[in-house]
Amino acid sequence: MSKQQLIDQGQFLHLSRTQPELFFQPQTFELENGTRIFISAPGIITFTPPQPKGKDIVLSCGVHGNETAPIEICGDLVVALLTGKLSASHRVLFLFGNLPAMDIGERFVEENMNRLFSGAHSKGPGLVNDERRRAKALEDAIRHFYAEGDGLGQNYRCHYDLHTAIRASKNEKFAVYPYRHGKPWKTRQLCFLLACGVNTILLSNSPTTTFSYFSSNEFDADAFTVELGKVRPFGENDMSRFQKVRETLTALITEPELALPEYNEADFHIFTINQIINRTKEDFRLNFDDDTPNFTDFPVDYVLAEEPGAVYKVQQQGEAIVFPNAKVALGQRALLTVVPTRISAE
Ligand SMILES: O=C(O)CCC(=O)N[C@@H](CCC(=O)O)C(=O)O
Ligand SMILES: [Zn+2]
Repeated sequence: MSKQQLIDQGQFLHLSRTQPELFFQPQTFELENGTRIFISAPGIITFTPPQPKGKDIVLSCGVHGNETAPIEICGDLVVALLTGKLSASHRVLFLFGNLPAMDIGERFVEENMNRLFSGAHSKGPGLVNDERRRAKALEDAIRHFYAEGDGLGQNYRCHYDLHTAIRASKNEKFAVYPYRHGKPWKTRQLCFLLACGVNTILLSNSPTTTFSYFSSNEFDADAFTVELGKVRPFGENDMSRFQKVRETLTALITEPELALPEYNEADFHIFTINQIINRTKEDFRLNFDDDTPNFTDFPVDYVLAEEPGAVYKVQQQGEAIVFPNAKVALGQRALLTVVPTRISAE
C-alpha cells in the first residue's frame, strides 16, 4: 500500500483491520488541500487543516467492537476527508477503538475497554491484555492531540464517544453526560446532540472509568458517550436512521462555526442517575425480560435485581432502567436506574 493509494481510496479503517502492520510505524503526509495527516497506530488518525479554526475534535467509535453503526459513520467520514471530498476546518482525531473485537463481532475480546480509562488499564494486574494496552494507547493519542492543539493556539475541545446499545430503547438515541464535579451542564452541548437526533440525556452523578469521562475530567473537553441505536452486525444498519448524526458531525468538522437552534427544555428528556447496581456475586439475576427496552419504568418497590445478600428495588416514582446486563464481570455495573430531572439553562 502506498500513501497515494490511501489518499485515492481513503480505506484507512479497512487497512487498519486487514493489514495493521502498515501502521505500526507512525507516519505523516499532506493532502492536496494542505491538510496534514498523522497516523500514530492502526485505527488512530489525525487531520490538521492548514489553518485550523479553533476546535480540537475527537470522534471515537468501536470501543465496543460489535457497535457497528458508529464505526461505519466514522469510517465514511475518514474516507471523505482522505479523498478530499470533505475538507476539515478544525483539527480532528478519529479513534477506532477495539479492532480485534470488530473482527470477531463481539463487544470485547477479554475485557470491557470502556471500564479501563483514567488509568484503570494499569491498575490491578496492569497492562496484561490487548484491551488494557489499547485503552492506554487511546488515552495517549488524546493527550498528544490536545497538547499539540495547545501549541497551535486551539481554544476548544470536544470528544464524542459513539456507541450503540445492546437493547432496544424507548428513547432510541441518548447520551451519557459524564460527571462534571459540580460544573454546570452545558445546554449548547445538548443542542448539538439534538441536532444529531439525540433528545435524551443521562446526567452522571459520579466519576467513572469510561472514555468520555476521561476526556471530560482530564482535558475539560465537552465529552459524551453517545448511544445511536441498537447493536447490529456490519452491513445490517439502516443508515437512514443516522442521517442527522452524519450531517451534524460533518458540519462540526467542516464548518468554521456551527449554527445551532436555541435551547428549549421541551425538546429533551433529561434524566439523572439514581442507582448504579453492580454485580457482586456469580448468582446475579435481573427480574425483567431480556427484551425489556431501556427507559422502561417500574413501580416503587419493584424488585429489579437480586443476588445473594442483596435485593435491588425501585426507590422513586418514574425510576427507569438503562443498560441492564446480568452477564458483566463481577464488580462491574449491571444496571443503571434513572429518574427524570430538569436543568436550568445557562
Ligand atoms: O447497552 C448496553 O448495555 C451498553 C451500551 C454501552 O456500551 N454503553 C456504555 C455507556 C458508557 C457510559 O456510561 O458513559 C458502556 O456501558 O460502556
Ligand atoms: Zn458501547
